[in-house]
Amino acid sequence: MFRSMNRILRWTKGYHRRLYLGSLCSFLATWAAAGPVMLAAWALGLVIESAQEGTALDARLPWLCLGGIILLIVLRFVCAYWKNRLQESIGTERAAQQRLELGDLLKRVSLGYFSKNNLGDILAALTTELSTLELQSMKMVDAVINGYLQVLVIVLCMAFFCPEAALVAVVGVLLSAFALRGIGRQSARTAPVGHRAQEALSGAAIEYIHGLSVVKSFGQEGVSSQRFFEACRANKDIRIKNEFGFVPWNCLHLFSLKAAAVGLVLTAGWQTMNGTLELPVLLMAAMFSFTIFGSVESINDAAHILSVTDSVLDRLEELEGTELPDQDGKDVSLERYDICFDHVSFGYGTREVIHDVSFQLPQNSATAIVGPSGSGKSTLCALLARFYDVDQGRITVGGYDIRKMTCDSLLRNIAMVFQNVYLFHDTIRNNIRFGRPDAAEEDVIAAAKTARCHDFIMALPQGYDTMVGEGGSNLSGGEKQRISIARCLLKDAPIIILDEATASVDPENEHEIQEALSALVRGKTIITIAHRLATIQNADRILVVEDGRIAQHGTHQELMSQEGTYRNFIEIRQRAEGWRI
Ligand SMILES: Nc1ncnc2c1ncn2[C@@H]1O[C@H](COP(=O)(O)OP(=O)(O)OP(=O)(O)O)[C@@H](O)[C@H]1O
Repeated sequence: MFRSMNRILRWTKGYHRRLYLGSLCSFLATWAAAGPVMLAAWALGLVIESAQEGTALDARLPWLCLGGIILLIVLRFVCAYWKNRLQESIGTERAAQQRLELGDLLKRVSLGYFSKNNLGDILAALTTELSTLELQSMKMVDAVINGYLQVLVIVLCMAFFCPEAALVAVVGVLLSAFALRGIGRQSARTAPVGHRAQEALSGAAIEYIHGLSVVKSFGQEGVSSQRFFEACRANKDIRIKNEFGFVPWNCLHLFSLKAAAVGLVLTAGWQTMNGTLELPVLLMAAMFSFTIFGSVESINDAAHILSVTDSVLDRLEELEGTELPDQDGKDVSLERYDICFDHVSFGYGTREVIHDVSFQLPQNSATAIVGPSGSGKSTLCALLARFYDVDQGRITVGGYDIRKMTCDSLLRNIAMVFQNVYLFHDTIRNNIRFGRPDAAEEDVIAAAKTARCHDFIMALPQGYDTMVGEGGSNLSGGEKQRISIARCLLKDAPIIILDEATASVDPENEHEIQEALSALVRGKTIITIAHRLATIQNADRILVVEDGRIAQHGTHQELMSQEGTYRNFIEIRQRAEGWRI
């Protein structure tokens, strides 16, 4: 348990001053809460004693008690207020900071990371798991630090007045510590199982929600929701089983604390009957021990949760330790934008899909990449943007090996238009501004006009302030494409990677998109995964990719004058299956 506490303290590094001051306030607040009862018990003891001895009570006693009680109540509220002010928000502030750090890290990891790791695991780490730390860490720190401090103080006080009672209390505390150790061990065993179940549930929920449209269109609710419902059931079963494992230890812990309090009072009472302890001290000790031992019971929850937070911290450390492809990269300002693939090979996992590919693309040239589905066109573009690193060979831009650059400094020079456009759940203005966050309003509108989306945006009831549904769900495919082109226009990067839409858009939209694209690519180095014959024919050079290799390259005329796959492809393109034009 103390190891877990230590880890939480390391996690909150930078907040320790507030944390310890908060703990001090919490300690004082607990004593101030116990104080009035103690004072009343002390006064009662004096009244009983004076009645037994037949002596008159000091007339100042009731006023003294009343003043003391009011003072303690005020002190309690002041301390509780400052404890909350100083300590409560530390978890929230630290979790928010870590979410930002992890968000930044995820932006920099290679895309292969997301193939290897379940999206549900990452989502759970960023949301529910960090929330556990956010909500519980400070409560746990307070319960453990404050709880043990209170017990220590009461045992020391009792040792002064009545060592036998203190000894009984120590035995009870040791027994409760043994039970806590059991709770900690049980929790360490069950927390990772609980986490895995939670992650599986998050993954299943994401898949279930993403797949709902397919599920509905195929009318297969029963089959496809099975994984989600099974994950829900498994999660419930695991949590119930985990909870049952704690029951004996919880009972032992609570019993030992109660027994310590009762034992302390009985021993002190016995001493009073023997005449070795004064009655007011006995009454004070009785009131006091029940209040303090009662407040220590929450350590029980701490022991449960600390192992859970331990497992969360393991997961977060694992995420933070993720290798970044560009951690040794330099921030480079390129002066030229010619591209060279030099004997590049690459595989997803162990399966090589790009085999010893070499080609050069001069600055400001337009290159069309064509080839059958699955031949490696998108992979070549992903390698250029450093979504993945090559396994062999090298890719240079402006003569600079891209592995020696930071991803940010490389991607500053590249704008990409994908077939499947992703728009954020934000206003249209901010979605366009994503290309250049500091762009002025006039620049946003100018880019929208050039990308042929200004008119349809202005026709929307809230214009540029219209909220886009998640992923762009409330816009048509053509509208989303044009907004993404406006985004790239605003970025004004010297290299453009373009995946031409294969989905049939209506002729008017197609025309608008082509006009927007012509404005985007003017004077740039362009690589297009080309599907339209016009794009292919107008390109300065064509790369024909087949099975992860460059089968042919040249201009349309050169390639048409040769025997080969390209000419066959063009001639039979209407009938050829698997080819994209
Ligand atoms: N993330 C991935 N993990 C594993 N294999 C992948 C991944 N992405 C693509 N592949 C495989 O790599 C090969 C090349 O895929 P790629 O997407 O580059 O082809 P493509 O020519 O762009 O296809 P299309 O025209 O259909 O988009 C394919 O065999 C594909 O199955």
